[in-house]
This record gives sequence, C-alpha cells and structure tokens, in this order.
Amino acid sequence: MAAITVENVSKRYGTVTALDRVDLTVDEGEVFGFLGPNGAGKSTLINVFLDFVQPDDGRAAIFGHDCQSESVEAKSRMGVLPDGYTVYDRLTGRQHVEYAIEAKEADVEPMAVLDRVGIRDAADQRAGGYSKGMAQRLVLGMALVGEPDLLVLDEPTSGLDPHGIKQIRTVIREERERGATVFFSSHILEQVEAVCDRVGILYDGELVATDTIEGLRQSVGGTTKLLITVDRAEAGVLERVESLAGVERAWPNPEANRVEVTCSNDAKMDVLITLNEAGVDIENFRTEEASLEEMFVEYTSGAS
Ligand SMILES: Nc1ncnc2c1ncn2[C@@H]1O[C@H](COP(=O)(O)OP(=O)(O)OP(=O)(O)O)[C@@H](O)[C@H]1O
Repeated sequence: MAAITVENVSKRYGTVTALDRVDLTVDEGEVFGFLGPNGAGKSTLINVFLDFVQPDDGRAAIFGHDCQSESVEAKSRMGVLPDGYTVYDRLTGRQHVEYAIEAKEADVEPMAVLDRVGIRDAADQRAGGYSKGMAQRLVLGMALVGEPDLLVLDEPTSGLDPHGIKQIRTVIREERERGATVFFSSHILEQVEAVCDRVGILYDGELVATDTIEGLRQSVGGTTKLLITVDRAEAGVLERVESLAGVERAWPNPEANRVEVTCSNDAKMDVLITLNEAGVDIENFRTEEASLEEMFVEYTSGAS
C-alpha cells in the first residue's frame, strides 16, 4: 500500500495558489525528498497531511486514511516535525519526551531518544533555554517516539550545523532500515541527495518533476561536462567539436592544460572521436555530473 497518496490537491489563499493540482504517490519504505524554494508550497502540503489545512480540491491520504475525514487514523501513523513547531519553555527535554512516550503509549527510554538526536546532555535543562537547533532536535526526537510508519519532516536540517545535519541523515537511514517511510522537505538540494530514493520538485505550487536524482540528472541532459586533458587543441578543432549534435559548448582551459565540453551523455563518445581524428593527443578525460544546484535551476526556471 502507498504510504502517501495525493490526488489533484489544490489550495488557494486569496490570489495566491499555494498548491496547484498536485498528484503524488510515495511508496511504503521510501525516503522521499520534497524540494522547492521558499514559498513553493511545501509546508502547505504537509499541513494538508496533518489536517491543519483543508484543500480546496482533491484529497490526500496516509496509508489509505483520508487526511481530512479520517485525520485521527492518518495522524496515528505519522511522526511529525512540523514547520512551526513549539516547545514548552518550562518543561525539560526529558519531560517533553516522557510526554510523547505517554501519549503514544510507547515503550522506549527517554534518554535513548535524546541520545539519538544528540541532546542527551541537555536532558534536564528547560526547553525555554534551548537554541533553535536543540529545540528542533527535541521535536524530532518526539516524532521518533513510537516508531511511526511514516516520518514527515518539514525542513529538518534548517538551524542545524554540519554535525547536526549528519546526525539527521543517520536518523533517516536508521528509520528507513527499520522499514519506515520518510517524507522530508528541504530547499537545499545537497541535503537530500545523500539519503533520498526519490525527489519531487515543487515550484509555485506545482509539482514540476518527480524522479530519482539520477533520473533527474539524465533528463536535464546537456549539463554533463567533459574535462579532457590534451597536449594541445587548435580553435578550429574546438569549433568542429561544437558543431556536433548534442554539444553545447567547447572551450580551451590553458591553465589546466585541457579542453572543457558541455554535452549530452550520448555525445561524449563523438567528442572524443572528433578530437582523436583531428590529431589531438588525449591524455586523460573525466566527466563531471550536473550539480544538483544546476538541476534545480533548470527545473524551477523552466516552470511557469
Ligand atoms: N495561512 C496562509 N495565509 C495566506 N497565505 C499563505 C498561508 N500559508 C501559506 N501561504 C502562502 O502560500 C505559499 C506557499 O507557502 P508554504 O509555506 O507552503 O511554502 P514553503 O514551500 O513551505 O516555503 P518555506 O520553505 O518558506 O516554508 C506562499 O506564497 C505563502 O505565502
């Protein structure tokens, strides 16, 4: 059964369309990265899952439970780190986790939870004195209590330092290993690449792409960069390379003693053959994948 089903969901706020006919299925056991720039509509969709927001059209379901008409059942399957989370200033971190354990009737040691999210040492401090990152870790810890089937994390890495980001990744991997589905939003591409099975790109309320990272790279096509170390290459040869089908640009980089070519994956071999036939001595070559940043720009600038 699908963990998340979103069918034709739209949500408008006055003249702003926060979600525009979004269709999405996330399979059980998947780690799904939900990407989009600020204001794209990510939190709005997560709020639909939680029944904080009612869609104007369409429906969303969690493990088959409608997020609006069966919100109690839907929510009982989820552990959530929401966008606008709050902590109780006067309660300690340990008390927060104890509260979550009681509410979910879970059987876990509070200190084990706090340890997992890296705030064991602050267990007996009041959460009012926590930094933003610590409060976020605490709410994540509470979301993990009870081993939810679906973990929904809204920008879980915002406010964390690189060490904290690494810890979140570890938690996500561990959750996947125990069989949970993870859905998390981010506007930072690098942070999803390491852990996601698939990503969806949301732009201006529209889901403009859903694929594996590799699939997205392939469909962006022409952004593979070939770096070819050569003895020398005359301008005329580079012009010939540039005229090949699938080649975007070819230019010399004398400092690095190489030529650089942006082309589609299919054109790589033709480039090397053309250089070889022109008598250019190829000492070495390697390809550089399109960066996630480039992919993101490609998708979000092309969308209307
Ligand atoms: N309660 C609301 N009332 C009016 N407009 C809203 C409301 N909630 C969201 N919006 C608007 O809907 C759009 C989508 O917002 P949303 O918070 O879902 O985006 P987001 O992708 O989560 O962005 P961020 O990463 O900045 O949180 C934005 O233009 C936002 O201003």
